[in-house]
Amino acid sequence: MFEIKNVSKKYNGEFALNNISFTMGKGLNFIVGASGSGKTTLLKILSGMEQDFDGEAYYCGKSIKELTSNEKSYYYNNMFGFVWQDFNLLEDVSVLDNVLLPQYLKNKQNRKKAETILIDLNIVDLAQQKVKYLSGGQKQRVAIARELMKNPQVIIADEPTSALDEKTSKTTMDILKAISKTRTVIVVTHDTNLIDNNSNVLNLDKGELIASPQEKIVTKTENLTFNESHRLSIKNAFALTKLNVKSKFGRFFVSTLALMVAGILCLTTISGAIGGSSQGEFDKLIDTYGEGLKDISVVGSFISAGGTSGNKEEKPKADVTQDIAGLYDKYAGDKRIDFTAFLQAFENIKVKVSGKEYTVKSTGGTPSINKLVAGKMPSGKDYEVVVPESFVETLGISNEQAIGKEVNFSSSMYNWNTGKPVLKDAFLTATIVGVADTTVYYESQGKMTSYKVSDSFFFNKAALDDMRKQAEIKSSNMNFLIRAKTPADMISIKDELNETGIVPLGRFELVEDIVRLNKQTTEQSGSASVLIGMLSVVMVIAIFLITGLMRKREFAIYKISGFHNAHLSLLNLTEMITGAITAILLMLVTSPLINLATQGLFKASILNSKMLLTGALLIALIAVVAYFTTMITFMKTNATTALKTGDR
Ligand SMILES: Nc1ncnc2c1ncn2[C@@H]1O[C@H](COP(=O)(O)OP(=O)(O)OP(=O)(O)O)[C@@H](O)[C@H]1O
Repeated sequence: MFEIKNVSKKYNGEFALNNISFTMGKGLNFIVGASGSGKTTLLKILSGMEQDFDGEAYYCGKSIKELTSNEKSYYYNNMFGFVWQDFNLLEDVSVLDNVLLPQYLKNKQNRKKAETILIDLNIVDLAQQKVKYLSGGQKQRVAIARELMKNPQVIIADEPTSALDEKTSKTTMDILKAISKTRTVIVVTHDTNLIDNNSNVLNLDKGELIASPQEKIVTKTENLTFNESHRLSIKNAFALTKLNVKSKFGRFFVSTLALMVAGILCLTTISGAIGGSSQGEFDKLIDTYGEGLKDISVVGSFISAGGTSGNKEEKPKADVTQDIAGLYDKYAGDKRIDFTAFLQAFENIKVKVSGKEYTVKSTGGTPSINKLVAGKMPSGKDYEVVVPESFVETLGISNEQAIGKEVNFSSSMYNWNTGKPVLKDAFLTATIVGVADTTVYYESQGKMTSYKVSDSFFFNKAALDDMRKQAEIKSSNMNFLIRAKTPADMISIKDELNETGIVPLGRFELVEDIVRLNKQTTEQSGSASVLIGMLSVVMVIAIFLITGLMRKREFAIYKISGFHNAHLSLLNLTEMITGAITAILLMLVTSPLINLATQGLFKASILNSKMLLTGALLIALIAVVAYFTTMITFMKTNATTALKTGDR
């Protein structure tokens, strides 16, 4: 069956095998020789594990040198059995499952056949035992049983008895002898006591053949089949995954935990949850001061307290006038604002709605708005007004019902044309387009209090122009407020106004501290969180790399059982899918606990569907990284180097 012609192999210029020729057929064949004589090298060449040599080697007429990796894995699964000195079994897996390993590449596992083989080898009682609890002799029988499941034509045994005592050595050899009645069995050994007179013996000395079998065998290509569809089904890949999870639960749990932790750390990184901590502080301020905290008042004139030292003797206050013309239009469409509103004060307000007149208590101050509770802010060319919530209450209707109603609004407005305030009347009809909560929050003697302003009516420019015309107000400078979207927007608009020489009014000091704090924490924790995210992915790579390296021997066992890289890729995929799904479920189950940690550490909640979904996606993404990391380890696994051959 084997035909070796003028085979030589050199390592570092030295002959490991020097021009060897022989033929070898069915029966028990021994390769003997001193240490370093080239026995293992010859074994590797016969099995196709070493294909880089001079000369020719054939198995059943097929050139061993030209076997593709696909063909080799098919032969290792169907024709070539290997028995090793140190057994090469999956130690944490049961005897039966070890024996069934080559059968995962078949459509159906032949359990009956496995049991028959175990009975033949007298180890059926151990079928459910984990291999690690067996004696050396029992392990070697399990290894032979696994190889017999392949129904191999050839069994290559490399020092199969050197780890066994005399008695079990004899039993093992008896088994191999029995097997050799129908197959080719090649045994590499040091122990010449194992050899009987009926066996063929190849004797090597310093790479040269000094004795070889006498018989001449005519080689034929018969019985040499190759099935292209030698593949691992998805079902069997999951079955093998289940076996691996069961046998190495600790390893599976650690890698799953690593996926989950990395997913959560990346989640905090990309969601900016860490940096958002000062948002909470700002929200607290809004609770205290109301939405009006984000207001910037732009006024044509005001009384400044600047330059005072608290000394009453000094002239404490100064009138400030500034030109704000054009600024309203400039900011009305700005992306940083929620809305703008004109700050026109009214006296002697009388409002007629549906034929009934209401007198509104005047405060004489400019209108205030905490927030819009219904409708929209006034705009456009038609006369529109936003009325206070307290006014709608006096109408006895809901805020929504008030929207769209017509009001006849009459009031007096201050005319400063002469430098002194003169009240002038104005009147118009406008449509209610919105209702405002007009609560004003302020601090008094260290305590926060609030009140609702009843005369805060907000008109659009067209309506105000009309009323100001009636009141003969000449100045076109109309005071207005800007409601910024965020604290940062508020400060940026304030700074911008300052740069153009305008002094806006607002609670800037309170907000500025928050903005500064936010910027600082975002910058600091931003880079910290990116680092944490990156480290977590590195941690996953390291864990899967180490796990992969620790599994090299396991991967090599798969390879000599007939699995090639595509099969191992699929197994890796099913293992990763199982790991990722478990990690996601683990995250969902423990999310209330994780949330406590993220809230405590980052003042951020992950308990919402968007965050949890993002977390799940991140775990899946990290699992892809882990998949490729593991892939590197089994691609780089060379069965012969991972599984110690020979007794060196
Ligand atoms: N991968 C290798 N790289 C370099 N030299 C090697 C390699 N494999 C084998 N050799 C050398 O080739 C020679 C034959 O080695 P081989 O392992 O085939 O001998 P052996 O008869 O199996 O020895 P042992 O009984 O000790 O296992 C030795 O000198 C060995 O050092």
